[in-house]
Amino acid sequence: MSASLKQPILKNTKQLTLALLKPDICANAALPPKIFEAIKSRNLDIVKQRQVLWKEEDAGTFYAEHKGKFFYQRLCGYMTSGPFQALILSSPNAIKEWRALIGPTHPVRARINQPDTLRALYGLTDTRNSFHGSDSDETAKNEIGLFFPEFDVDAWHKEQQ
Ligand SMILES: Nc1ncnc2c1ncn2[C@@H]1O[C@H](COP(=O)(O)OP(=O)(O)OP(=O)(O)O)[C@@H](O)[C@H]1O
Repeated sequence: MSASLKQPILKNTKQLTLALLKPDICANAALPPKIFEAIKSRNLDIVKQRQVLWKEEDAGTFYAEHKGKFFYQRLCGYMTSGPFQALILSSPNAIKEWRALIGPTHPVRARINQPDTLRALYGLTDTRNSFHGSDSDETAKNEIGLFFPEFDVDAWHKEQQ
């Protein structure tokens, strides 16, 4: 048998990302089903899903890099204003796919430049922009660990092979 035939056959490699449907989306019962439909249509699989209610210190941990910025208090107030949904999404290019689906950080810019994105459709203000998505594999792993401490990212990847 040639060396190449001895290689294990790997299934399509999948990527994980952490997605948040922020409190404004979850406060309106009509909206989450529309978001789940959009997720499905983009061929993103929901691996895990959890409702979260943050205290001030949880928001402070997640958004530590923004401490001191003019919108920091507003951001923490928003993210502690009610329950929201955390999702682990997977697809071959999940990070890029989900960020493309939600669109630019600022909803007004999204409405002008990318009107079909979720932030263009549902985002309220620069702060109340309705969604979050990890921006790299390393960030995704850290963020998944924050919301789903029982979920082993490395073991999940091994299972996919
Ligand atoms: N200029 C701003 N004015 C008001 N709020 C802001 C501003 N920039 C960012 N935010 C808020 O802080 C969050 C985190 O900012 P960040 O720069 O990490 O944006 P992002 O990566 O597009 O958003 P997220 O991390 O939520 O996906 C934004 O999602 C938004 O809620």
